Amino acid sequence: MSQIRTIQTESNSPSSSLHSTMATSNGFLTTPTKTTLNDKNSSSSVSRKHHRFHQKTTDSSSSFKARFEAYNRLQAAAVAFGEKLPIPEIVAIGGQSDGKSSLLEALLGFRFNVREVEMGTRRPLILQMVHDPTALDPRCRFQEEDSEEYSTPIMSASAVADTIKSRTDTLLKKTKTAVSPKPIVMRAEYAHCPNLTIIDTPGFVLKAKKGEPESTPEEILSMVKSLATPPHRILVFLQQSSVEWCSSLWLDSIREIDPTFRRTVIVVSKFDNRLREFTERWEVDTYLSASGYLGENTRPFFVALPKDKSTVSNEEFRHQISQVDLDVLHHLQNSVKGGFDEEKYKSQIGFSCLKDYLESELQKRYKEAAPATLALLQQRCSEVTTELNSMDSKIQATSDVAHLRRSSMLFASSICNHLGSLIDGAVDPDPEQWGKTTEEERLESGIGSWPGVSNAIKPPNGSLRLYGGAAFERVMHEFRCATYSIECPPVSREKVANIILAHAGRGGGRGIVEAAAEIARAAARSWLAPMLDTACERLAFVLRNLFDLAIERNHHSHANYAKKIVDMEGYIGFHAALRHSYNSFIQNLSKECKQLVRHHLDSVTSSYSQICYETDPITPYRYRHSTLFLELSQHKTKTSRKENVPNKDTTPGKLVDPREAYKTIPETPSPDQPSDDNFVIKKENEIYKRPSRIHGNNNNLRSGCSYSEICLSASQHFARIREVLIERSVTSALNSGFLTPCRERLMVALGLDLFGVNDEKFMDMFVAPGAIDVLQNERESLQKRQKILHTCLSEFKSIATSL
Ligand SMILES: Nc1nc2c(ncn2[C@@H]2O[C@H](COP(=O)(O)OP(=O)(O)OP(=O)(O)O)[C@@H](O)[C@H]2O)c(=O)[nH]1
Repeated sequence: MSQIRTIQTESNSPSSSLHSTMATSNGFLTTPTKTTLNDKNSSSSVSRKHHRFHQKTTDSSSSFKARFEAYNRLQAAAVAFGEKLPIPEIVAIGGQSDGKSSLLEALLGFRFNVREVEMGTRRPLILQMVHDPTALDPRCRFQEEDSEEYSTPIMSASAVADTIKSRTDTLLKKTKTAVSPKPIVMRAEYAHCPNLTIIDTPGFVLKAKKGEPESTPEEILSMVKSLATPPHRILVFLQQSSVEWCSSLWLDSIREIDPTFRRTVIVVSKFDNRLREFTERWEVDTYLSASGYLGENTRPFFVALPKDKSTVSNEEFRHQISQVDLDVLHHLQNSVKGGFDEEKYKSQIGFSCLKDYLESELQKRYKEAAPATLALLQQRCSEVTTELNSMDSKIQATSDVAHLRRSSMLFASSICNHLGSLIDGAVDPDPEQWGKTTEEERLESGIGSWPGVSNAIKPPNGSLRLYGGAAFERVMHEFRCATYSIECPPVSREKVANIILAHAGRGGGRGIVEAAAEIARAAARSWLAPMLDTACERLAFVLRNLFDLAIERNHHSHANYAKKIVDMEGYIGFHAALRHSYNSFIQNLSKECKQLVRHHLDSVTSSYSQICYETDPITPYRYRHSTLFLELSQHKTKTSRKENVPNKDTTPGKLVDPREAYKTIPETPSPDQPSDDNFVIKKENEIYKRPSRIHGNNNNLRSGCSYSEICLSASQHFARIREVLIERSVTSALNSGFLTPCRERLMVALGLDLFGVNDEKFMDMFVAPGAIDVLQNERESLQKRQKILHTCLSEFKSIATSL
């Protein structure tokens, strides 16, 4: 059984056991900075008792050392690999200027915070002290601000102070605050320091300094509380000796964190400032007992440190520390009448007692924490092993062509299925997040408004976020609205005259009907062709967007249902190739569709086309479709209520009787009427037997073909061409040109692109430059982590056996 346990059985209260442990620790905690103070008093009964134990506990002390080193290594690993392990640590807490930083320096055995102007601690400083007998001069390294790496050692104390100051200044400037919870991490290796991790915190203040935000005191308080809350941390609470416990400003805050002071060590600092007030023994003893303010079992330490701030050597600094300890004791023993109750209080007086206590307390905590640490280590080890195995298979998979072909085909096929579902209508992923309004589609596609249409086209449901098949259908509708919103543009008198006269000149000209038809054809070609192109591009945009959604759906089903779906995560080259192939597929479809619908346009505007002379009524689009394309969005504004609602005024676009439309063209008497009206009319009647939609006008024409009548006729032809084009061919051509191939040809197209290549070319998708190196590096660092964790684990296993 270890010495600590033996002592503990002699004591009832945990706190007094800790103090006894501290007193006994001299025999086995041989930190080189130990003062000779306790050796000098080896005649005391406590020390004699310890001496008897000394032989017996040689083995225990070596196991303490082993435990210490095991934790030390674990701590290094935890810091280096960002492992969150509840390793026992010490947090120094207290009011401003109560001496926290000075205590840290004394523990470290050298002064590192020497500055001309005291700034006060503004960021927590995690000080990892590593006892290294080979480091005769202190080696201080700072952990880089946002990395696990440590800087090269800084040897000079002023450089250490400057680093702390500049890091503090830089961060506070950035955060524009007076304090920051982001710690500075400093690792100090030194032959004269113990193995200890201690966190220095900003001192509590009552009021913000001038120029600092008002909230600074609360910020410091809450930051320190959060640093002190983890139960594996020991709190060292400092309060100056000049302050009475009854008027302590911060004791209640400490009680909030640790109500029974179970893990709190109370330190009365600057004890030298109080000494002169004692003349009688009872005064000292009353003071040292803390007058019961801290409870029966909590007994503070009384510490004084050198106040001389002149630059001295590190050795001299340590000597001064020991000397102050001796002076304090000497004063209490000789300058106070009757001395003081040494049996009761001596073990609490002086820095060296505190230091020994902290070391032994930490040892004790290490020991207590060992089983939990061991369990955690076992868990972390097996986790890291699993990570390493999966990394190994990832690396192996990068060179296994057959495996890669199989999994990438499965992936591509899964993406195609998702694309199909999205086209057929799906609600996953969330349309509100992934869908787009018509306006967003227009803006993001960069295609802009419909060519030749000045009014904004607002299709039903334009404000809803749609994707896939629904968005496709909405664009189709928008396209129809756009085409119906244009009219046959007015044609100049010169143009009309040029056509009619040319026909007349050729002898047996084709008449005004043919002239009007030609004007309408030309107008349809020049106005509808760009709109058809735009429709194809807008539809292609809707389909191109589906790729990300399909990936998301695939990922989602992967995560949600834990199905064996291949994710191909990390294969950036393959993902890029798949996306490129899909985009090219859609691009080609768009190109093909453009050609196809252009062909339809050519056909309806051909001079061989009978369309202009057909009498079959074409059910206007608005009547055929208006009830099918439901308006589902909520209309709030007057304008939106009107958005292409299938009524007489607006739907679709502006479908009006061409004759009415024509009324908008100002009718002026034609000064350029063909001189031989009868010729034209006669010729027309003679040559053209075709039924004409403008027969009703023939009487007018007969009586005189005016410019306005030709325009009217052209406008009728234009409307006819447009309706035939949209209703009979383009709608179905776009549907079958885009959607059918997406359902039926996509997988084959992707397959040919990605897999119909030789192995060497195929593997190009999987050997992105540096990708394997990244995997290898990750593997190496995992291996390192595994090795260190395993070493820690076996160390802790052997420690466990000696507990
Ligand atoms: N007389 C005397 N002065 C001390 C003692 N310990 C520290 N001081 C002085 O008290 C002042 C404040 O000490 P620090 O260690 O900076 O106090 P702190 O708690 O770290 O201060 P903040 O970080 O600002 O909260 C310094 O000028 C020290 O030299 C001591 O034991 N006796």
